[in-house]
Amino acid sequence: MTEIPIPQGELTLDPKFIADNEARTLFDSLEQQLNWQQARIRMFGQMVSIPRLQCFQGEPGIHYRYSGLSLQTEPWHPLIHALKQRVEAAAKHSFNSVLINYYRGGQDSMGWHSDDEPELGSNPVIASLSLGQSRRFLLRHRFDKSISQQELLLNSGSLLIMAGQLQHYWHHSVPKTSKHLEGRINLTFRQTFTTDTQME
Ligand SMILES: O=C(O)CCC(=O)C(=O)O
Ligand SMILES: [Fe+2]
Repeated sequence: MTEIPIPQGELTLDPKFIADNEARTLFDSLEQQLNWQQARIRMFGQMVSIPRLQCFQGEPGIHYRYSGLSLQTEPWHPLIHALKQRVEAAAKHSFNSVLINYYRGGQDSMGWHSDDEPELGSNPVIASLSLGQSRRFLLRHRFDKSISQQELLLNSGSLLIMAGQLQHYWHHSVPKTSKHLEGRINLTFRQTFTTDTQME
């Protein structure tokens, strides 16, 4: 694990959390076996399909809402559950859910956002595991334009941990590219508090 110094946030990266050959096998199994959905969200008053496929797994009864979309957990796939335990040991943090994104090629992407939904709590620890095609991961400060944009290349098998105040102060994205790219699966493990547990 190496710490990536960034003002007002914590970022740590283990570029070789999972070995290449295991990462490739995992990619192939998950690509074939997960229940991929292309969600539709409301944007500027219109319903649009998001440019990637998704799947949300975790303990039962967890909801995750963003952009008018409400995702309900599906049960853990055994491979995902095993990964969760390894990621928990590395992050020294426990997770009850995972948002899984499948970028089929260079045209699939994730726009600028921060993972700051109330159900994630105030300084969430989010562990992001990447499999398959390397993609650029950009970070841009939300308020101070004099702080330069940060860029990481997330390779297959890498584990990036976002923590501290990062989601308050930074947006992140996975940009599109016109280059021909292979598929990439990214898993962001999260501790999601449903409305019920938040009130406890
Ligand atoms: O695919 C990635 O590396 C980022 C995913 C992400 O930001 C998210 O799931 O919130
Ligand atoms: Fe995110």
